[in-house]
Amino acid sequence: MSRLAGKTAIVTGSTRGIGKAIAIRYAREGANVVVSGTNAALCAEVAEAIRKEGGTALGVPCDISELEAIHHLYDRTLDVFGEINIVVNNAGIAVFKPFVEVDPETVRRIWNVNLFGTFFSGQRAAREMIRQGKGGKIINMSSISEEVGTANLTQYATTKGGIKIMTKCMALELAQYRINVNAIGAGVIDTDISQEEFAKPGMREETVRRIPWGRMGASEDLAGTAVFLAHEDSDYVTGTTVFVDGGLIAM
Ligand SMILES: NC(=O)C1=CN([C@@H]2O[C@H](COP(=O)(O)OP(=O)(O)OC[C@H]3O[C@@H](n4cnc5c(N)ncnc54)[C@H](O)[C@@H]3O)[C@@H](O)[C@H]2O)C=CC1
Ligand SMILES: C[C@H](O)[C@@H]1OC(=O)[C@H](O)[C@@H]1O
Repeated sequence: MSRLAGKTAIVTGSTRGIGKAIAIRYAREGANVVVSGTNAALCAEVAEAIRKEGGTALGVPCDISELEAIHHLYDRTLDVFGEINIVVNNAGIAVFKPFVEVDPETVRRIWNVNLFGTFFSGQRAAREMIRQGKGGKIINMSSISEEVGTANLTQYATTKGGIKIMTKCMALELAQYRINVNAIGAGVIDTDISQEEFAKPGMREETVRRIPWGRMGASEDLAGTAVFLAHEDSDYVTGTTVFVDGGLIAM
């Protein structure tokens, strides 16, 4: 299938986990994909793996919490592919800590990556898409945490609540340019982000027990929704969150 043929997509935080699965799937759907993350070697490695299976990919390291790095990511993408049509603001970090213990530096770091990074990557994406005059797709990675509280994740859930309203405000302003802005609300996905937490006795079993679908999500479970939100099939969908969570939010 090549539902994204002729499109260029930036996926932030795509050296592993959910972002990597989306980058690989986008390339299989024919998009030129920019693989990005803080580790330059991993960016090159994932891009090379995509090229090996016949896709088109470029690795560009970028710490999304740094404005200059964001601009470098977009400049490099434009140099190589000439256009930006799809941006997935996926890069994110989490630290599990009780609200009464978490320190300011940790909170600042999480907010800088998850909120500042999503905000200013989205801003540059919007500016380029407006300049190009062909519309575009911006997809922000959110979570069930934008909707439900989770103990020990206040510092993180706050960012997903912020991304929820950021997505709505952006969608309102950018609809006139035919730029769709949506979020994906991921449930509990089995990636590195929470392995430390799931290593605690009984935690994994207890988490799975609460998920109606009976298992945690895999990164690949997010890819189909990411394709839909990047494709013209979703042209009348904007300002909303699509939950991919095995039914967790329904509880
Ligand atoms: N795994 C889960 O259960 C859920 C994850 N999410 C969200 O999905 C997104 C991806 O998370 P996962 O794949 O699970 O985690 P992960 O830890 O496997 O991947 C995170 C990615 O973000 C990149 N990253 C981290 N800091 C960065 C920075 N400063 N600049 C650029 N890239 C940076 C990492 O290099 C990595 O590629 C995050 O936004 C996370 O909040 C949302 C809901 C559930
Ligand atoms: C980091 C958590 O394990 C993960 O992140 C989320 O957004 C989900 O709520 C999961 O709990």
